[in-house]
Amino acid sequence: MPWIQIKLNATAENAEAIGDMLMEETGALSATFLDAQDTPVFEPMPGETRLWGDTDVIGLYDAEADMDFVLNMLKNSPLIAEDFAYKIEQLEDKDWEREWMVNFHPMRFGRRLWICPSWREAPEPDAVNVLLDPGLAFGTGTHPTTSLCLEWLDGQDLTGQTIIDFGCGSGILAIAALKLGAKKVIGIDIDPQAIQASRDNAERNGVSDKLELFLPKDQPNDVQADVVVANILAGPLRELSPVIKSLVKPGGKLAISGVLEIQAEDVSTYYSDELALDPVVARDEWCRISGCKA
Ligand SMILES: C[S@@+](CC[C@H](N)C(=O)[O-])C[C@H]1O[C@@H](n2cnc3c(N)ncnc32)[C@H](O)[C@@H]1O
Repeated sequence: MPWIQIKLNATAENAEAIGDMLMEETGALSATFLDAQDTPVFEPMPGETRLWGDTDVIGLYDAEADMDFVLNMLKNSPLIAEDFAYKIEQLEDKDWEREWMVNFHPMRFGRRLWICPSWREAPEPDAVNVLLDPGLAFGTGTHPTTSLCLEWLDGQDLTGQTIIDFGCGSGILAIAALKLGAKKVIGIDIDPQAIQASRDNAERNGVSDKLELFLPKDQPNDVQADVVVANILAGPLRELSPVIKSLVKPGGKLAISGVLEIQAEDVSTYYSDELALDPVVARDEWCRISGCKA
């Protein structure tokens, strides 16, 4: 069945409201957001600040939709400037829930590591390539917190190490660690869809035998790892700091992200009692806190 899409320019401030309006008032089947680099952007997590730059909003309609009606609604909407630019296109049948994939390209992190959408060719076949389809989970590498963690992992010697990925999402960090030489990774997430996405991605990368996945209620007791990564938010990182610190072996390393730069000092105080912390590394208002346990 063919489809019609309308693409219009928005800003970080009004993109979500326009997306909602397309869905709720004009009958769009989905609304997708692309940033200035045409990279798909995801809904921020609760408590996150929206950091998108100029954004395109794409509304998808079935082929029978009355696009004159849609345009009329848009022209009369207080959200949109009268002379707004738009493009309407007829599309072939595709899996539109996942149309944003078209714009997800291979990305390099650090020296060796590439995250490659599973439906594209790896640009450097001899590099450390992680083939990824995030499915419905968070973690493509496009978010600064994920990229800060990927770069940190790339900078470690993970050969033969055990890793815990606390809040594994798509499994991106867990699988990157395995591809960088880790012996075994335990991935933990509260979201069953994240567990499924991590499992699928591990299979895609031929590392499922080295990745154990758990919901927090099922996670093994008294487990410790050489390296722990936790890209969750400042709130849970504070609240769960005793648990997260206890997961790091003596002499082991920890990297946490999901923390805004302005929260770094406060969040660090929850970890500095047991870890010698490195300088905070920041990107686009987000940061990474890392350190070594005594
Ligand atoms: C920002 S995503 C990170 C995904 C991936 N690790 C990355 O770096 O892109 C955070 C993930 O942590 C999970 N999460 C949030 N709170 C959690 C908790 N208390 N315990 C375990 N997982 C949690 C969420 O479901 C989500 O998949």
